[in-house]
Amino acid sequence: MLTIDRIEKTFFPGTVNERRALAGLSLTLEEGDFVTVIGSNGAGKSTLLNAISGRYAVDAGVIEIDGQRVNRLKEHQRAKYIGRVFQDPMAGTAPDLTIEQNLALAVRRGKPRGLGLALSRALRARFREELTALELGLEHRLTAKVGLLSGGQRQALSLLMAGFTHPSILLLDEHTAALDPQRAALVTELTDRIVSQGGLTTLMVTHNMEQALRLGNRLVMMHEGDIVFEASAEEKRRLTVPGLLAEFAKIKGAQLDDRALLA
Ligand SMILES: Nc1ncnc2c1ncn2[C@@H]1O[C@H](COP(=O)(O)OP(=O)(O)OP(=O)(O)O)[C@@H](O)[C@H]1O
Repeated sequence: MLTIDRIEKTFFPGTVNERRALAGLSLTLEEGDFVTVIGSNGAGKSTLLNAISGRYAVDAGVIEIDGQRVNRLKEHQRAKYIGRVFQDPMAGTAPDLTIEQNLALAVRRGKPRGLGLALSRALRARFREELTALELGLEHRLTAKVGLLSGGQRQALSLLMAGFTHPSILLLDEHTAALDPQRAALVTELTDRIVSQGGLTTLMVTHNMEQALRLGNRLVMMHEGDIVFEASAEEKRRLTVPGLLAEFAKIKGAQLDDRALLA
């Protein structure tokens, strides 16, 4: 569960470069909620994820994960609660390590060090099983270096790794945006599967409105550092992409960039 209460973040305050990225935003995710986040460029979507993960400290407001206030925890201290998949397929995995070594690191995340990368037979069997479910043939390539995989394969692996330890919150930051349409569709489908199978509490930023409507049980739209529109599970089922664009058009002067519509 995630509770965000009136968080604020301004970059370079008091200078000509001042940017108010989060303007008193509040949002609560119940256990198992899957919320998709859309909004114009510069709306503050990435800053929101960075504030939750601890990459940036907020100037005001409270962030609680599973009822614990995490404001003062550094990014590495929050890592045990949070799984994250970035837009860049290179960001979530270690290219010089093998598939099984990457998976071993994910399993041991947040646990005491000292186990090295040694793999038990049982663990290897589990990896094979999990990889088989991805249907990418990676179960036959456990000892291949991750740097050799395609972007889509790496994103699939990153998702699997992020879900492994059942994080309290999974953050997906435009994680299909850098992939070609076919790979993006595959990773979207995998996201749906991994999140629903694990019952993971998830916040997903996307520029693709069709994806934002199809995945998850709630949707929020951001503009100028705050949430300007919210759809509950029931409302979301009724919403269409044109309907969503119309909602956005109601916000004066705003233009929603929907890369999906342009594709
Ligand atoms: N590290 C930073 N330093 C200074 N300004 C920043 C920084 N990160 C974000 N900003 C500013 O904060 C505002 C919100 O940016 P953010 O990246 O969160 O938006 P976004 O909704 O993710 O946009 P996009 O859809 O273009 O990725 C913007 O005005 C941006 O220029």
